[in-house]
Amino acid sequence: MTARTPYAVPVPKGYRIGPWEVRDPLGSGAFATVYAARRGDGQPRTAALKFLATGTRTPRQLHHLRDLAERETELLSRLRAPRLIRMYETLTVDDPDHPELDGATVLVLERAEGSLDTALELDPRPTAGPALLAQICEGLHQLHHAGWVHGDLKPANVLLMADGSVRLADFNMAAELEGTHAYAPAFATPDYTPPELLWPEVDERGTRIRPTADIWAFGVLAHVVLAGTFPLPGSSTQARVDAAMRYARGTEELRLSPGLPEPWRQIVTDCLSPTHPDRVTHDTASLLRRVEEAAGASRSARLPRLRPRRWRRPVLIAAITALAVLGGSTAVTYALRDSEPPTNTAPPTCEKPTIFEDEEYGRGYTAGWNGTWDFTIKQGEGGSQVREAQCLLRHLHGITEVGEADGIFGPLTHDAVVKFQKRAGLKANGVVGAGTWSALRKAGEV
Ligand SMILES: Nc1ncnc2c1ncn2[C@@H]1O[C@H](COP(=O)(O)OP(=O)(O)OP(=O)(O)O)[C@@H](O)[C@H]1O
Repeated sequence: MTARTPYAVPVPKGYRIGPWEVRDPLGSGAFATVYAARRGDGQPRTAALKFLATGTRTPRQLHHLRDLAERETELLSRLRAPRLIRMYETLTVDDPDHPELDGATVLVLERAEGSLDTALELDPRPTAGPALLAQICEGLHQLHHAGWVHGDLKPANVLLMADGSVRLADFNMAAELEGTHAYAPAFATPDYTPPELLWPEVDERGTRIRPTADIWAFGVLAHVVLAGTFPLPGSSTQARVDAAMRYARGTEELRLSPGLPEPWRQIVTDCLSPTHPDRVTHDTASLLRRVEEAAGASRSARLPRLRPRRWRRPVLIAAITALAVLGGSTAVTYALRDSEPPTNTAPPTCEKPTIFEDEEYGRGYTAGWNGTWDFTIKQGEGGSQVREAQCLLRHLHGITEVGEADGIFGPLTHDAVVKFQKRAGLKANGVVGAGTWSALRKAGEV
């Protein structure tokens, strides 16, 4: 008899798949288990391997699990956006000696330090809630803008990276819009489910969901992050679901926690409008503007890199700390420090990029907005990677034509990138990929 494990897909440590070697589990959901992994071919690169359950029990289960796996791989292979977890490749286990794993789909993902649900259990709770919410909203906007609905937004599906930035993850309930709505297997988590989907109309293609379902979930999540409680009353999920139904019928009022800070009360109230037609005016574009303003526009996406080589390897707390720094508490970074002093204590700014040590790429400049060395960005995109590139162009390389570091990759940024690429002897196509990032970060004495 096999021992029961808390993992949906148990995989032994040291298991090899493609060039990857499985290390410790990072987390598990209902349908998958995610493991740390390193390349077994001597390359230093690390990743997170998400093993999706194979569902060998019944044909119906098999069909359902395949559908979930296809949704996630489809979205991740088609969408690349700064606030969505990045997928490097997919693999299939070919191992008849391990029948429980044979045929499993494995997603090779960029590795996060942890997820928001774990962070929310910390005591004291992270002070960087508003900055987190601004990034989560940015991720949601990137998703909706690309024509997808997440369908399962909740703290466990918000990942925190080592540099403190946020990525949305777990897209097995995601659905691509067909006009005004999409078809999802179900809206997964009752506490984050809008009233209209608690008893939805389901046809042979699944549940009809709209982007406003994610807006509701964002409202719940904002309340949980900022006030520490669910917005609807009840000590059990069922009680809160009943309260949501009464609220939608108009027999119960929404009473937000007094602990919810003032600028957020209206935002949460709007996200929690009881019906889809009430909620539809609050799309992610308008929501993002309001959330960034409430979070403090200049700070919302400001993410100092926390990985100078001589520091103790940060775990989840580092990601939280990075965000706490955004809230103004720079002293807290010292809690992470080894006995040795860090190479650089001054936090980087847009105007004054500083040198940091990246585990994989070595020394390079950062302006504190984003730590990527290879995330491709081009005209039409936005986010913290764009801001990082703009700051480096303007303040490290003196290309003032880039304009303000506003995080929007418009024609000015494009032309500034082309100018930089020509100067650096690179292919001058205006696209910032690995080569351009490296040249942007490796300036002067680095
Ligand atoms: N790229 C990653 N890096 C580090 N940890 C991760 C990563 N992806 C997921 N995890 C961890 O694994 C957990 C489970 O992952 P995920 O939510 O994708 O699984 P799931 O089975 O699809 O979940 P659900 O039950 O919500 O459908 C996450 O909550 C998170 O803690």
